[in-house]
Amino acid sequence: MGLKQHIHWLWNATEGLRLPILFNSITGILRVCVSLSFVWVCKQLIDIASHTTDGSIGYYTALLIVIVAIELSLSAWNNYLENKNDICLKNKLRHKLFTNAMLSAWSGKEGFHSGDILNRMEEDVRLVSETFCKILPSVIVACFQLFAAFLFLTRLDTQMAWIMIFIMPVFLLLSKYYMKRMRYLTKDIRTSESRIQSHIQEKIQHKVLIQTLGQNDMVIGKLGLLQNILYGQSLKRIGFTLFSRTLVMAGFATGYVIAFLWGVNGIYEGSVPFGVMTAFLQLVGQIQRPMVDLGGYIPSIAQSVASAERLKELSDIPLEKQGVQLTLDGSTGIRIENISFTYPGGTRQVIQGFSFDFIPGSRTAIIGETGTGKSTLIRLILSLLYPQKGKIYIYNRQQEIVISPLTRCNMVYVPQGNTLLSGTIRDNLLLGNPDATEEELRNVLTTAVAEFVYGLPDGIDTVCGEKGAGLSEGQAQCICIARGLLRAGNILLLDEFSSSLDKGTEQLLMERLISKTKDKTLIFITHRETVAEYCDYIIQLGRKEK
Ligand SMILES: Nc1ncnc2c1ncn2[C@@H]1O[C@H](COP(=O)(O)OP(=O)(O)OP(=O)(O)O)[C@@H](O)[C@H]1O
Repeated sequence: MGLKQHIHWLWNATEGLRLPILFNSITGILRVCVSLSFVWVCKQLIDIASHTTDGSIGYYTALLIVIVAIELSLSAWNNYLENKNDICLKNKLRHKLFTNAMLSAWSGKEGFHSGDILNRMEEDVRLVSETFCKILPSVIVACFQLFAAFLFLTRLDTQMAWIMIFIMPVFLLLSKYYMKRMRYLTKDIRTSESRIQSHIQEKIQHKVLIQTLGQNDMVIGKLGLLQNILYGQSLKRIGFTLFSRTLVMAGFATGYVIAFLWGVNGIYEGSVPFGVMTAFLQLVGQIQRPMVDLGGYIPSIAQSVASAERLKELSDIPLEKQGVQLTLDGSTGIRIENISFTYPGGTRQVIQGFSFDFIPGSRTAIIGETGTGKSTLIRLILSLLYPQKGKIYIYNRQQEIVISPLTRCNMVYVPQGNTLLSGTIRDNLLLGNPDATEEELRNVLTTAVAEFVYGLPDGIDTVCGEKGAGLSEGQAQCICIARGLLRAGNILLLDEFSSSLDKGTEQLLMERLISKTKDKTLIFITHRETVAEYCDYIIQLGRKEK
């Protein structure tokens, strides 16, 4: 993808903030005007002091103080605006990318490692935002400063002004090559940083597993290897930056020395007054400083173009269909008509010409060996995946609709394993229904055989770690079931929901669940006979047994 597209993406991302950024640039321009007035007042003061011109020292001193005060105020205001815009843009970008990630379609597995997403949302967002809110206004101000100082200098000495500005095209020519190279070097570095973050995040998440596998050394060693790669790439970039910067600085130092010697010569010959010499040296600084600043901004701009590329990749993930949810009232069934499904990039058809009618209010167990496609079937019913052939409908007495993400509101899904998040048990339950009352919470916890919650020292407000750390697997699973039950929806999809429970608890759970979900359609994925015994139908994938 070309540079133009990244810049275009960056431009769109700043919608709503362009005016504040422009305002910040205008404040910067005012600051430059004030600092040029400072040069002029200094020149006047020196000329008056050296009797080259007439005037009041008191008047110009007062003017000087006012100018310094204005410059300080503008500088503080500039800084405030810069940081304010930066925070706003960072929040905006992160919010946009997080929304995108949460609403993105799923094709069987995530396209990005969670550590990589985190790294992009933090570091790349920071770089891009800094470039727009701090560097871009500074570039505008630097260009203005360059232009204004050049005009001022031409009034003092046209020839010297042109010599100073001559460095400019050479500088621009060099910067184009520099930008390109820097962009590639930065992209490699950012990829390595993402890898390191993914490695750390995943390994810390599974610390106990790694300890029990006895692979601590291997995991720590891998971090060392990844860091070595990053170290090498960073050194390469530092070397390149230093070399380029030294080259530019050498050019400018030469310019300054030439200007200085020219002034000394003028004073010696009596053709240049002291005031002009001081103003001249200050103006040379005012021309060279923005050039050096511009040179310093190039690495940041190159880095943020590489970052924009990475952020654009995140924001380009296709989204799920959005719109008004389609809720069916009363007992709801699912009709599957001759569906076939292969995972993207897969060669094996996981589901082949499968048909079944889950009639409203029925209970069905889906059984089958490992890897036969039970969870895949549930994902298809949830419209997380789409069959390449055939159709799935949900229906009640009045209507029948083809399923889509918009019909997901009719489903209550309890996934395999422990899916608790960090926070209190209440926080976890409210994910099922944020408006649930205390009584509703108690009811679902009872149905899910999770009354133990009220026996904990902090009851329903007990804080759990990631994945419900602090609870047993079975307890966590019961809370996950309770969370699912809080959700409205007449079709319950329960994937190995009782796998961590003992037989007695499982039986109690099934009895309570069935008595509480009389008109609902229940679909269980299970390896347990106890669960299958409570069902009207058993599907061994592709084969109806009862
Ligand atoms: N994201 C994916 N990409 C490609 N193939 C996949 C993906 N997820 C699952 N599969 C394949 O699809 C097949 C069915 O997987 P699925 O998870 O539906 O099996 P399952 O019957 O639920 O197994 P289990 O009883 O172990 O949970 C497996 O062979 C698996 O390798």
